[in-house]
Amino acid sequence: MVVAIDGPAASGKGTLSQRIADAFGFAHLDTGVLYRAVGVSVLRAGGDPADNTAAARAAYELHPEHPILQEVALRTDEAAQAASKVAAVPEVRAALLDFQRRFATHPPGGAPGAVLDGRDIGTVVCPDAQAKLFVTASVEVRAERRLKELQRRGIPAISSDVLEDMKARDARDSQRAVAPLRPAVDAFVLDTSALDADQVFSMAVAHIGSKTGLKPAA
Ligand SMILES: Nc1ncnc2c1ncn2[C@@H]1O[C@H](COP(=O)(O)OP(=O)(O)OP(=O)(O)O)[C@@H](O)[C@H]1O
Ligand SMILES: Nc1ccn([C@@H]2O[C@H](COP(=O)(O)O)[C@@H](O)[C@H]2O)c(=O)n1
Repeated sequence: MVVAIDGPAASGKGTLSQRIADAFGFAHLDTGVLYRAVGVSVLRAGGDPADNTAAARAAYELHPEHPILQEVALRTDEAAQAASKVAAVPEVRAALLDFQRRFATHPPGGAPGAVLDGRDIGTVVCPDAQAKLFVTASVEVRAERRLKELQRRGIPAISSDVLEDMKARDARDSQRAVAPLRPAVDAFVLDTSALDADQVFSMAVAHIGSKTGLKPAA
């Protein structure tokens, strides 16, 4: 059983995916972490994330037990911007495909299903997923959510910079030639601009139930 959850930055797809995974006893893979790890690896090697050769090399070196995948450094805006540059390189996407598909078909810990969140899960990575959601919100709402998150974590940030960075990342992610950010034709599009996380969770559970017949445990 695979649940695919896609959407732009700070739309709430990671929060939703973890809750869905917990509720159904599924394993969760935040695929953005893989692209962030590749971007950070390139930066650390002194390279340019937009350089195809450097990005592809870093992607082929990544494996599920690589320690970089656990680093908090992946959560920075610098890592996010580098991720969206390496993500436009076709060889990088190809190198990360097996990793993601293997997680979907063989969820760790013998879990009965997997939730993958990203940009192209429903369109490219798992086109046969039993349930697909595309979680979105206006760019202003998403920037506000990210700003509050940064403030909560004690990271100084300027509202206008967060908004501009998000617009730049949205543009790169949706305009790239390979696997651009867009809803799968059979995805349930959930605009969360005016919904809190509990409302989003309830709507997602109802959609997954309608597609699979599954109900969350307890
Ligand atoms: N429905 C919601 N209403 C308000 N805030 C939300 C909602 N969903 C998530 N959030 C908050 O918004 C922020 C971004 O959420 P989250 O990290 O889940 O987004 P994301 O789409 O996974 O982002 P990214 O792609 O950058 O990893 C978090 O601080 C989260 O707590
Ligand atoms: N399936 C995916 C997942 C992510 N990306 C790229 O990585 C960047 C960071 O992702 P977050 O989910 O952690 O924000 C994102 O901006 C994309 O460029 C991707 O291409 N495909």
